Amino acid sequence: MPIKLPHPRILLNNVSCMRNAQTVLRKINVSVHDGSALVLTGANGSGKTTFLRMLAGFSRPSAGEILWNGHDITSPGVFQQYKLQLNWLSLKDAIKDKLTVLDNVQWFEVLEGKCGKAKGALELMGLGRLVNEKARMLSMGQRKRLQLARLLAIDRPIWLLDEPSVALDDEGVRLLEYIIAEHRKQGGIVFVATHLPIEIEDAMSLRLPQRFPRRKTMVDLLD
Ligand SMILES: Nc1ncnc2c1ncn2[C@@H]1O[C@H](COP(=O)(O)OP(=O)(O)OP(=O)(O)O)[C@@H](O)[C@H]1O
Repeated sequence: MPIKLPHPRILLNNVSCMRNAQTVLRKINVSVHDGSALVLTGANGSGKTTFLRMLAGFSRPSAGEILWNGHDITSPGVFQQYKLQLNWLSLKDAIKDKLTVLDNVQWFEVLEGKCGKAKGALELMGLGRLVNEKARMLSMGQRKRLQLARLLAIDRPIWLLDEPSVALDDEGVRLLEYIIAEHRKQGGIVFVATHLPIEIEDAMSLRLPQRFPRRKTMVDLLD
């Protein structure tokens, strides 16, 4: 008897996406199961952030469909439930400088109707000694660690990570790799757009094609 594979948690079925009246993503097909990771790479402007925005529901596919548990995420009833599965990390960190480091995580927990994980998450990310400092005191890498602590505290199953390792030192990158691996062990799904190498075991990878031939730069002209 043939083995019946489970339906993917998320399925991108021939998906295209336009931005500014131009097709940025063209006919993408991806099946994502619980515990999987997809790493998106490609040149500047190739569409990595657009891909994540589309998964987050900020941009709609111009063709094809994105299915979650077999349902189109753009249907209003489905989207309300689907968006509660998502945890988004981007270069805009939404950190409130006047609040303490701890409050910056607990505030998100409160919005989520959760509590109790903020301190442990900050400790894991190496910010334990800074919990009572104002967030404006943090360096760039420490701000990124705070964002990652939020992911852990809020604890939603689907992570959409846009350049998560930017500004992290080597130890920070190892921690990032560790929390991604742990999240996947619990059945979580991780999408990562990155220019920097991140070690993610058995990850699927999608390299988006460059959209335009590279223009001549000043260096070419001097040559
Ligand atoms: N706010 C916007 N409005 C309209 N078009 C946009 C906007 N942001 C980006 N685009 C277009 O979408 C294309 C893809 O951009 P996107 O940010 O997805 O690329 P990326 O692969 O994430 O790039 P990078 O490596 O620079 O972060 C860009 O070429 C740009 O023309």
